[in-house]
Amino acid sequence: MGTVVDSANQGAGSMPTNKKVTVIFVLGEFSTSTSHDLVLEMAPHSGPGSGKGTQCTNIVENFGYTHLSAGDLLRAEIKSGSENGTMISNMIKEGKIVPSEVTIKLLQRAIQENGNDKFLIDGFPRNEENRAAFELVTGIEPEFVLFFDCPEEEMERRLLGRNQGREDDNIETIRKRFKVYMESSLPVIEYYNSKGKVRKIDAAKPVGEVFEAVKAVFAPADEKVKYTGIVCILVLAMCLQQDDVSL
Ligand SMILES: Nc1ncnc2c1ncn2[C@@H]1O[C@H](COP(=O)(O)OP(=O)(O)O)[C@@H](O)[C@H]1O
Ligand SMILES: Nc1ccn([C@@H]2O[C@H](COP(=O)(O)OP(=O)(O)O)[C@@H](O)[C@H]2O)c(=O)n1
Ligand SMILES: [Mg+2]
Repeated sequence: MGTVVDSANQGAGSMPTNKKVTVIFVLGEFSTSTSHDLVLEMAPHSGPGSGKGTQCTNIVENFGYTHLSAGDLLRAEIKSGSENGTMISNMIKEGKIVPSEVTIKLLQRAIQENGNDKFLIDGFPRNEENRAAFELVTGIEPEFVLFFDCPEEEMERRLLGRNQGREDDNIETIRKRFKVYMESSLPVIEYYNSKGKVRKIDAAKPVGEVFEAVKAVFAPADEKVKYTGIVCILVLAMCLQQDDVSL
């Protein structure tokens, strides 16, 4: 849970808009250069093309979250003709991570403008700067991190067959993106793993099977809310009954 403060609304005379939100980060990247158990276990695998976007669509339909893809927001920013457009476009073509302040501003605005209070943030945080700056600016800690684990050859095959006209889905940029993930994302995964927040999913299977594993992660949280509600109603009913008896 966390509260987003809309910095655009903090000018003289206007009240900041505070919004309590639940956030789940959706990632799929890691490195080989560590002795950490979790990361060693994932060592032969890597990140883009692991099916983050595909599974986020399923989660939205089944669990009522809003999907915010950092990559989609950055691509929309390029299309909008923003002053940052050329810089973002060049970074994406090179597979590099766009400065956090740009991406966080886009995420914050998307959260503020949306009526929902449950968000899947896909492809973010992609490095330690992303992670630390988001926490500092928004005060939001994710409920957990959904981590899609897929062999690198499979991801490469998927990206090359994605056919969305993306300028970074070519073999040269894909290799650069894999390298950037290996170098930049490990501390983020380690950080959340040390907090017990990583939920790892085997993403090499067909879409439907991957979603079965995703459901198992989300369903218990839903059940807990339902169960707590039922217990509250029962306790209330018992209290009311006791009041009736004593009258
Ligand atoms: N489990 C899967 N099996 C086979 N292809 C998949 C699977 N999940 C996604 N894809 C396909 O792989 C490509 C990349 O998926 P996408 O969801 O865009 O990944 P990401 O957001 O992690 O880069 C898309 O063309 C998608 O249709
Ligand atoms: N937090 C982020 C997310 C994406 N990006 C940029 O956007 C590109 C595409 O990200 P994406 O999440 O859409 O890519 P996929 O993992 O879905 O293939 C990345 O390679 C980065 O160049 C970024 O700079 N910072
Ligand atoms: Mg994606």
